[in-house]
Amino acid sequence: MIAVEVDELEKRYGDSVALKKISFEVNRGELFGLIGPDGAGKTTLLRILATLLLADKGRATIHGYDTVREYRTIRNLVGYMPGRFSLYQDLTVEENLRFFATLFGTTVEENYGQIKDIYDQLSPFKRRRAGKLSGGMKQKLALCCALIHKPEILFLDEPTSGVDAVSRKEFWGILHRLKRQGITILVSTPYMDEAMRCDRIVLIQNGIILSIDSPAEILQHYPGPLFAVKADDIYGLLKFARELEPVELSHAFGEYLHITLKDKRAGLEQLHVLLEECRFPGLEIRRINPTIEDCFIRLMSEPELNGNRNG
Ligand SMILES: Nc1ncnc2c1ncn2[C@@H]1O[C@H](COP(=O)(O)OP(=O)(O)OP(=O)(O)O)[C@@H](O)[C@H]1O
Repeated sequence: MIAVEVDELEKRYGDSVALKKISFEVNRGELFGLIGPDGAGKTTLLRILATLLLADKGRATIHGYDTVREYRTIRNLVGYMPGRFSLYQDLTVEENLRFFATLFGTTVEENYGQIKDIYDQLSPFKRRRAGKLSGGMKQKLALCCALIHKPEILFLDEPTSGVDAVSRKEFWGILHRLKRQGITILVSTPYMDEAMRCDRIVLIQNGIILSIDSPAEILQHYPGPLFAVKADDIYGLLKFARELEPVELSHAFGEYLHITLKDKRAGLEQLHVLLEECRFPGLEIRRINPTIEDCFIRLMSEPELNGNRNG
């Protein structure tokens, strides 16, 4: 059963194109990730699905309801947690929650079961103003507010941005528990490592979908061996590698370069021969498994790579 259907959605802001003919489906009960850097179009897409913004072209449905014509029905089905802190900073934790419950014509008491697990951690601070909470606590309160009317679908816009690593991990634990309760979750993130926690993901860049699949499938489709290379002069090495004809892609990844060769049969030995010519001190080369970030960078470079191949 389909929870969300997006069909050739397009959105512009003046001359700037935010979404270019985006199409995909999310199944009911799925934990689905929108993965892309800042400006990719994630917020625009989620706001259209949450019925808060109109697309220029195309259509979207939530449980079969049209986001334009049937927005009222959708608003009761959906819980939306915007990217920027959406709560009332001067209201307490408790007051924020009551306010959001009232908006949906319900009470905290009526739906307490829905948020109990998360709210238990917040209850010692229930009289604290939302503006005085830590990042992780604000995020949990915002999630409680998005859940208080018992939505069947959650749209979460970059819920882990600006949150420490421990709270991020804990937050993903909460999302998995909500998924087990049958809630469909559409979550956006610029953190590529979080992609691995989703059932399926779309990789999105400049309003275009680069790939849609499970993270495991996306990793599996990475073509050819990938190498991690390091040297004392990493920038010199990057410049050198990029000028080598047999090198297909070379990009900086932390203190390493990640390199692929045009010849997919070539292994470590061939790369050693190529790079050792320049005698970079501290040279280290090893074969590695690609991450989602490697897949993303590769997919982004594909038009250029195909151009080179054709040329
Ligand atoms: N109100 C607006 N007016 C003009 N341009 C906008 C507006 N909102 C978004 N954009 C532009 O549309 C594109 C997509 O933005 P969007 O906010 O949807 O991306 P995002 O992936 O959510 O990134 P971010 O994390 O930075 O919000 C960007 O180029 C952005 O600058």
